[in-house]
Amino acid sequence: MPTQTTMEIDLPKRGMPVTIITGFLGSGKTTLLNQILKNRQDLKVAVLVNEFGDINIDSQLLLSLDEDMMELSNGCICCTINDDLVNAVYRVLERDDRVDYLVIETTGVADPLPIILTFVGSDLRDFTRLDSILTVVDAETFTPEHFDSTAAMSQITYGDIIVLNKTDLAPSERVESLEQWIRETKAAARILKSQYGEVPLPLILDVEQFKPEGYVEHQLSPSSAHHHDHDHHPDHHHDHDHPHSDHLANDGFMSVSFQSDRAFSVKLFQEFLDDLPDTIFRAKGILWFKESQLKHIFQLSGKRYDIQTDEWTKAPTNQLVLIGRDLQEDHLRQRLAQCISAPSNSTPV
Ligand SMILES: Nc1nc2c(ncn2[C@@H]2O[C@H](COP(=O)(O)OP(=O)(O)OP(=O)(O)O)[C@@H](O)[C@H]2O)c(=O)[nH]1
Repeated sequence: MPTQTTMEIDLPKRGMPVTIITGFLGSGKTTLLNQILKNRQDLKVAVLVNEFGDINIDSQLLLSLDEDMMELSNGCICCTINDDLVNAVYRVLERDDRVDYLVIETTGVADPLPIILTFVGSDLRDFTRLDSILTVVDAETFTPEHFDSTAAMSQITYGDIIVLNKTDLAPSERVESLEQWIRETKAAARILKSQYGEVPLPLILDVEQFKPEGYVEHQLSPSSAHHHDHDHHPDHHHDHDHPHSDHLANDGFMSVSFQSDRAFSVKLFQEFLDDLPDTIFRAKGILWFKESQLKHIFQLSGKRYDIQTDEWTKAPTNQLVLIGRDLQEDHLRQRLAQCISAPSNSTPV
């Protein structure tokens, strides 16, 4: 029996299980992550959120998570053996606190392959165990041609678990035919159906659905994953201010962010929504209206939008991210700036 206790060796935790949640814009990834956090019981879950856009909205919408259990990365994690991702995972591994599980939420336009290859092709392989790639699918809007998006197809191709979400919004025949198509496309995947990401955790966490063998071939020729132009671009330094608008890796999608510490007028914002360009596919934000003392959480996905209210826990601001293709950035910003209500002496109700 070892008696030497004076020397403590501080090794990173080994073999930490990792689940990667992927899925197209607005399919319900953050909602599912919230279900995991709500039902995790004693499991110490760390999350790594990779957001598309310059403002971290998702992280503000995550429930019951101690601040120190969250890592953020706004950088692009689409490149193979990506430093941003590797470093963020190491920060989790090196925590003093116990961490049992790591869940990574990718952006809706991320191809999961380079992320998988980062895990199987770097030192992370020795410290983590990829448990599954979980793909959330919006049962109402998903089609196999999904927005001409390579990422959306890749998310199905590499999904070990596919959660057909939003079944409340889709007729049952649609859900069935989609399930059939997924079965034909990805025979080995575990398919689950859900509303608001409600799936039993034992079916999605620590299920050992990821099979690294299939990726060895890619690993031997990492260049096969470098189908994004910017990987080879000498000027590209993963600049966090880079809006990613001309980014092939994002499948032609771009994001426009807007922030202001002045309140919107409800009426003017409603007019903005009524006249929203149909090139905007997704929007999310935390909104402050002159007419209300509550925080408004705004979500738009496809043609649907929804606004929920909550109490402010910090000083009110407006933070909004718009995501789509061919967006006229300046014009959108200008129109949002016009939603700011003119200063008045009236007190909020
Ligand atoms: N009706 C319905 N709405 C849902 C369901 N799941 C999620 N939503 C709503 O869909 C919107 C988008 O959900 P999110 O969880 O933010 O989607 P996401 O995949 O994280 O979005 P991005 O990270 O922007 O790609 C939110 O308004 C959710 O409340 C569901 O099963 N049914």
